[in-house]
Amino acid sequence: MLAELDLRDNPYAEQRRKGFRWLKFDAPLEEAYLAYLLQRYQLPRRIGGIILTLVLLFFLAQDIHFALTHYVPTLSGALIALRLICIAAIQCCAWIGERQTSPMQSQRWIIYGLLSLSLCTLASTLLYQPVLLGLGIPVALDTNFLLLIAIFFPIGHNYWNAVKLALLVCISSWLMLALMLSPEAMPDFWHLLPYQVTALLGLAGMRFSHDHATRAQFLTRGILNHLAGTDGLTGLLNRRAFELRAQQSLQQAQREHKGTALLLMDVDHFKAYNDLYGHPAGDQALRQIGQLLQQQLQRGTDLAARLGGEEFAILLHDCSAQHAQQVARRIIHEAEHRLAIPHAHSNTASHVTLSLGYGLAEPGETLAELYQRTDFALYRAKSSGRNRAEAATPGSQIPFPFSE
Ligand SMILES: Nc1nc2c(ncn2[C@@H]2O[C@H](COP(=O)(O)OP(=O)(O)OP(=O)(O)O)[C@@H](O)[C@H]2O)c(=O)[nH]1
Repeated sequence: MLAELDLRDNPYAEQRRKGFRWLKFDAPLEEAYLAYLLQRYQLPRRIGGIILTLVLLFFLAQDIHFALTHYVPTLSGALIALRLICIAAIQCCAWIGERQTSPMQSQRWIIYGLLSLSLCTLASTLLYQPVLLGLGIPVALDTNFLLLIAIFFPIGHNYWNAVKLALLVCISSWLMLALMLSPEAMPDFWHLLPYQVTALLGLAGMRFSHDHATRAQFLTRGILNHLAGTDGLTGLLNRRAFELRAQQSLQQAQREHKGTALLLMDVDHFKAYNDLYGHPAGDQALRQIGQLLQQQLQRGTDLAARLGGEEFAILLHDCSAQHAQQVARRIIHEAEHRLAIPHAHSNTASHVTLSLGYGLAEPGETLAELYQRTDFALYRAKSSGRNRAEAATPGSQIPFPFSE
């Protein structure tokens, strides 16, 4: 169903077409996916963090109880210190991670938090091992299971980082135990190892299928959002998406003291064109004009939209008055001479032409105010003969209902 719709220039559709067998998207989309994960799993991540802290506090209480009953000066002090360091490190990483603006950085702090948890757990397992052996308890590897669950828990970090960390934790703990265990304890160790490997593979597999499903869902959402904001005929933004994005772009430009230009265009004598050549030919002409406008965008932040019927708009970010004028004149020229769509019933020219109004935002001006001024310029272009571009002058407005 989605494949039948127009999905030109849609990175989500392109990625879906290419696939993501190794759970990796192309660079800009991967970053957007991480940001989505971090936002979507914010609540589970916080709950996971609280549970983890409670578990560590429980272990801390156990260590204090152990210290009170079988006080071993070096061991008890070291264990309690390790628990405290681990709780502090996790809280610290969570605090810094939450404050990062980039999803890549935020994700890094999740990994640092899990790494400190892994190191402290590994160190405490090693410290406990001689005591447990002394008490006749065989090799204890159960904390590794808990660690693996924490690492693979979907807390918004990249799958492959989770796999690397899990392998690092498992292999280093196995190696250390294999080196420090006495020969009598080795059979127990070999007996427990397959359980660990099975847990590692099982959790990695589950997380893989979860991540795969989340990625597929992310792409579908992206495609649907794109379609909701796209004009079906031309592939440009529709009015709603344009208003939303133009608003954000204007505010950003004003914060950065950069210029923003709005260009409004209307096809001349389009009713006569439809009447003469038919509606499908009219649609084709609108598509060609849409392409022409799209080609005028030089930066990723520039926007082109079909506002409705035969009305189009362009928003140029970080733009000077001179550049806006150049683009406006080029559009008028290219519409008539490059597209050169014959229009035998036009009173203006032998080909389809456009009328255009353009305006540069003034300091503190809202999008609605800029739109009104520019629309007045377009009105002047129409009333003074069509097939021309008129610049909006400051303060020139006609009453026009335009919602912000
Ligand atoms: N083919 C086609 N025509 C459309 C579409 N949307 C609106 N129109 C037509 O665009 C025409 C607009 O006509 P008018 O608003 O009278 O404007 P005009 O004939 O271009 O006259 P001026 O703007 O004054 O030059 C109408 O005939 C609409 O039917 C569309 O999606 N496809």
